[in-house]
Amino acid sequence: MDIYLDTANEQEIEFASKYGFLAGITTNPSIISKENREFRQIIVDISSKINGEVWCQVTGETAEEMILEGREMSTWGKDIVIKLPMTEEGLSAAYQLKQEGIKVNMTLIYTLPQVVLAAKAGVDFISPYIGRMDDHAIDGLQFIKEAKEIIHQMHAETKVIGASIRNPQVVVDLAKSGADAVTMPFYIFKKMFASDLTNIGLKGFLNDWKQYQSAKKSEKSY
Ligand SMILES: O=C(CO)[C@@H](O)[C@H](O)[C@H](O)[C@H](O)COP(=O)(O)O
Repeated sequence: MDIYLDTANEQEIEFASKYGFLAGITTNPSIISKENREFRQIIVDISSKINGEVWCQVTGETAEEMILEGREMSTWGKDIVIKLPMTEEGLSAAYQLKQEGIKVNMTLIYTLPQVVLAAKAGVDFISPYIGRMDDHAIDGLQFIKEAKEIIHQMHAETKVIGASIRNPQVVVDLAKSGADAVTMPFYIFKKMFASDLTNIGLKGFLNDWKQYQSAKKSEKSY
């Protein structure tokens, strides 16, 4: 399962990039607006620093507007994925951008009929919003499994990326359920490391080692 970071924050991206496994960075208009910098410059900067995809979301409302934005954004870095809303206009823009060789993601996926259409249109990725589904009593993980099954049966190559992640256990469940990828906010990435037992265990090892070293030192001084 590929791992993406859902942020446009430079410090967060720098921290998570140290581990070498990030497939890329995903953004959306809410994430970009937190940075208080010019959109294009944010994407150009991220793209020059990471080795992976950078996902940019269009904000136009018609297919024509989305196509123009997507074309322009695709020149902002070496591996840009254009995010389009899963609407009639969005899917039509996705089809056109795909024809031009631009990678596309359908975002805001909430229903299985949407999955069928996106897979049929041959988009590269779809993003079901797990956390927001769960908020509305839709079983997000079950949705991912069914989306994968549909794509498999349709012989499509669309990848399923779990988005709107609210806790580390969902990341584990996504990995088990065969999701192709997950995108998580930085606070979840940090939480993935956390274990009191690891910290207590490590403290114990280091204390024992210190005691052993000082016992050896005092043996030598006799
Ligand atoms: O790339 C994507 C999805 O295509 C993500 O950036 C996606 O927009 C985000 O995961 C969600 O919007 C975050 O959702 P939430 O945590 O605000 O519920």
